[in-house]
Amino acid sequence: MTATAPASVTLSPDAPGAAAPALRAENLTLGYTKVRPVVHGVDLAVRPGALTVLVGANASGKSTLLRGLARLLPAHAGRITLDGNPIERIAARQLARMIGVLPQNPIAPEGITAGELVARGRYPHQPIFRGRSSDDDAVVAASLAATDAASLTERRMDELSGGQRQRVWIAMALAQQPRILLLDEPTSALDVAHQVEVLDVLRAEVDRGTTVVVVLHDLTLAARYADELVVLCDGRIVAQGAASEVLTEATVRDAFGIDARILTDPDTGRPVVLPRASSLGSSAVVSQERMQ
Ligand SMILES: Nc1ncnc2c1ncn2[C@@H]1O[C@H](COP(=O)(O)OP(=O)(O)OP(=O)(O)O)[C@@H](O)[C@H]1O
Repeated sequence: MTATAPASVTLSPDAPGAAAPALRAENLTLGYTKVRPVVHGVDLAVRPGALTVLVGANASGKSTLLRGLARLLPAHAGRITLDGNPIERIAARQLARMIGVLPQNPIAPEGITAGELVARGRYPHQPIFRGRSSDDDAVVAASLAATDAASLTERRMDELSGGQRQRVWIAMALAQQPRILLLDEPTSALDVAHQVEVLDVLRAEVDRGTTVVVVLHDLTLAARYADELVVLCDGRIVAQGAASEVLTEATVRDAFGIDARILTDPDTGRPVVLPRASSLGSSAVVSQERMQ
């Protein structure tokens, strides 16, 4: 990727209701130093208007790939495009209306309240020198309600529990109303009821036409919600497709170093992963840890 951005490009309409733009990674190599790439030559055409779940063992490169897709990390090689346009050529403000990203461990400004934080999600939609409109306030309130965080509006972020904080951050991402939402382990701190609630909210976003890419560790929840499941191992995509095709015992063993029984949920037909015995010691997972 070139360091300096040439003239910015104009994309298709980014109003809610417009088709989500096509996000694509081609031969993408990413890393934090030039000498040790973390993501190696990945090709990924994110399905517009679908829910894609990225899974993989610790350090397999999920967050790095997500950061690359969000333009938070420059590519060492290859490229990322939105509707065919190189992502680095898109103006920052327009990109913020197109792509919303929730990193794994976001840091809130000191003393900020939950309501103030979620309102920041509206910045890309606000004309310069104009404050919040009543529409913005309505979106903020609806986003907080969607993640069961309305009662936290006046509370300071640094006084909330980990799960409460996470729900507020998800509300902020929703309030941004991007066409593509990238979320890194948004349910990691949530109790099971809130995990399902948040994933239902993401499903509803997809039903409205938003493209969602989410990193999850719970393979059964991933299988239940994914339209497309992508398995990463050592910075490469090793399986991709419908959960019922991708989540085989062999894939789970190779990618996660675990012997698991794969059952089928009789209600949904989706796979249910029952971990049995860890086979760490000879697995790909250990080879990753040795690379640290
Ligand atoms: N800021 C950074 N600087 C240097 N190396 C990093 C940085 N962030 C991640 N890495 C390294 O990149 C590799 C992939 O990390 P990444 O966070 O993408 O994995 P992950 O699949 O998201 O893992 P997890 O499931 O543990 O969150 C790891 O070896 C990690 O140590």
